[in-house]
Amino acid sequence: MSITVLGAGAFGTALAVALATRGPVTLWGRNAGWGRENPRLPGVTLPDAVTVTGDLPQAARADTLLLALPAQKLGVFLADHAALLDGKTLVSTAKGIDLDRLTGPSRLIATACPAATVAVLTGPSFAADIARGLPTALTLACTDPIRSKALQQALSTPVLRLYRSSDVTGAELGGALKNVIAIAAGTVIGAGLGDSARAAIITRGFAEMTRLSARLGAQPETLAGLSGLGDLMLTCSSVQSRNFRFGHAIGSGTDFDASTTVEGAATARAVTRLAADLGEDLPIAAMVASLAQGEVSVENAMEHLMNRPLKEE
Ligand SMILES: NC(=O)C1=CN([C@@H]2O[C@H](COP(=O)(O)OP(=O)(O)OC[C@H]3O[C@@H](n4cnc5c(N)ncnc54)[C@H](OP(=O)(O)O)[C@@H]3O)[C@@H](O)[C@H]2O)C=CC1
Ligand SMILES: O=C(CO)COP(=O)(O)O
Repeated sequence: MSITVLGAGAFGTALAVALATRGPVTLWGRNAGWGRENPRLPGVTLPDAVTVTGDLPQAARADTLLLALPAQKLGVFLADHAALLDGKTLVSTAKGIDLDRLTGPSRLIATACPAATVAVLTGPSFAADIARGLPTALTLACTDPIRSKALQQALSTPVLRLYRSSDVTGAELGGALKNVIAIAAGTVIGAGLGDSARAAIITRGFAEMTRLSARLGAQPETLAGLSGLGDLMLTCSSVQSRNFRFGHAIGSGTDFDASTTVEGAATARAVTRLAADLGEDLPIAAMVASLAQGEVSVENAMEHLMNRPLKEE
């Protein structure tokens, strides 16, 4: 299997470094002139087995392409390059829901590239940890069982352990929705509301994740796995998370670099629209959408959450 990573951000670079322990990997970036250390993943020198290129037609010759682009950028990228990508095995690592099309990466890919085999690679994993070779477990979701096994073998390393799933919808929704809840958790901690409040947000957030995912066709057990609960725990508890830090900045009223990739902000808005279409009540996601757009103060948002009608758990 020949492998190219498309998207030379922090995660694409980390995956290339990890997979280079198994053999040659191509890493494509639209800006690829930074040498052997990517400023998006500082402190990591690329091994010789990684070839960095800005030549997309050449990079896309591999049979397996890992798409490591932010969710809100994926749709346009696929539309622009569908002819190069169709027919390949396309593995998405994006953790978000497209705000314009209200769909996850797998359907974006299948729509743009109908002859492609679609897979999703997701789960609890910070780019810096993967690049350092720290032990990590991920979910590889694909509906084609033969391709799924082949991908699992090809993308696993002694420190990167992949579990297979056929529930692509559940796997990608877990990764997208946990980012929304991580913003809420960061907000609570940034506002000084305490660890008990964070535990409440995580738990009630997980209830929102499972409710919406079930309505969209996911299996509940997928949400309880690495791609859902596992990634929720990681992202809500670590300052390594950009989503958590974004929420923390909202909660503490401090500045945040607007160029940082924060998938949960747009995804919260997408979720709110999806929930309205489905008649689902997702108060934490709605709060995050409002907070991220500066439509409500942290104090009012929390007061609103706490004063909702009392109900069964
Ligand atoms: N970082 C992490 O720890 C993890 C990230 N992920 C997920 O991976 C995805 C990518 O995140 P990450 O790598 O961290 O993000 P980064 O912000 O580090 O990088 C994003 C990359 O996407 C590139 N890009 C943006 N738009 C386009 C486009 N239209 N065409 C080509 N390239 C484009 C950027 O290029 P340029 O540099 O030129 O701007 C940049 O290299 C996200 O969905 C994220 O949730 C998943 C697991 C862990
Ligand atoms: O998805 C991630 C960890 O699994 C990375 O989270 P952030 O995008 O919040 O940094």
